[in-house]
Amino acid sequence: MELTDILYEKQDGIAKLTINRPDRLNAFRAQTINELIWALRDAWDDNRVGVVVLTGAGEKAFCVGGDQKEKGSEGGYDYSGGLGGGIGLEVENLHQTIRNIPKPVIAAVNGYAIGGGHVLHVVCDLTIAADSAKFGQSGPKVGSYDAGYGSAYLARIVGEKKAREIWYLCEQYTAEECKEMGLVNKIVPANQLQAEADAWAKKILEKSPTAIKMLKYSFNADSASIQGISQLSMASLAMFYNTEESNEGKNAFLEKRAVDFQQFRK
Ligand SMILES: CC(C)(COP(=O)(O)OP(=O)(O)OC[C@H]1O[C@@H](n2cnc3c(N)ncnc32)[C@H](O)[C@@H]1OP(=O)(O)O)[C@@H](O)C(=O)NCCC(=O)NCCSC(=O)CCC(=O)c1ccccc1C(=O)O
Repeated sequence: MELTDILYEKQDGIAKLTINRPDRLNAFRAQTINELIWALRDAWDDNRVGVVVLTGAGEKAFCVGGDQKEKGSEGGYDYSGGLGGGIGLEVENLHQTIRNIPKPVIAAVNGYAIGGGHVLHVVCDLTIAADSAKFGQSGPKVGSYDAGYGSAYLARIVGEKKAREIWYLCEQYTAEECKEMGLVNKIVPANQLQAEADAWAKKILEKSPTAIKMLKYSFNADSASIQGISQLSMASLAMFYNTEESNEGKNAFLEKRAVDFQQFRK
């Protein structure tokens, strides 16, 4: 596959996927998601690979979710294929691939992890963050949501009350705050992030691959029912994206103006 939106390299048992759209703060579009799924499947298929590291290009962002500039006039992302579940993005498939690949996926969060970009690190097995990283959900500000892994699995990690706060208020949290919530495993200075992710990967590579695989499957089993919630969430999102309410959120962001959701509270 010709890669335009991500960088993909494999070295010493580590597959590194870098979302490479820094001019859009590594926001993803349909092509980005498809490339991530392709690279994960390649890493899955390659028996020399034992660990995957997911990160973002540049110093500012890990990923800030769906590319709002790629949304069409009818709300959904600018891709009409059926695999995207109606929203135009195979996000649900991406989440499931991160969970199903029988090798740990480490998120190396180098900056903003916002919206769908935040959900990406949430579904990864481990998160290592730069001390400068910022985390948060933003869907309700821009007429969107991820009510699958983004809410239900997040709540398992940080607890119901905190997960509700994160989604209802859409504020940003520091790496330190996220570590206290159990959402981040380790914080390092930004210039040591990739080396630290590699060091964690190397420690995992010293372990029994079968034991690691079975443990990942076991951890997954307990939250597997969230896949069904995720399907419902994405299917409902496809319908929501076609509403004036959702479009108001997207348009306000793109026009850099205050959003007016009050008109929809009738
Ligand atoms: C990330 C910010 C907080 C950064 O703020 P700041 O440092 O002030 O920089 P800005 O000047 O705002 O941004 C710089 C530059 O980048 C552009 N940009 C930023 N975010 C996006 C984006 N998501 N898409 C496209 N472009 C983006 C911005 O316009 C600027 O460019 P200019 O040319 O200078 O104008 C802040 O930028 C921010 O809040 N961004 C929006 C983040 C966002 O709302 N993301 C989508 C959230 S949707 C969601 O959370 C739930 C849905 C979900 O998870 C999901 C599920 C299934 C499919 C898709 C999604 C999804 O994520 O959409």
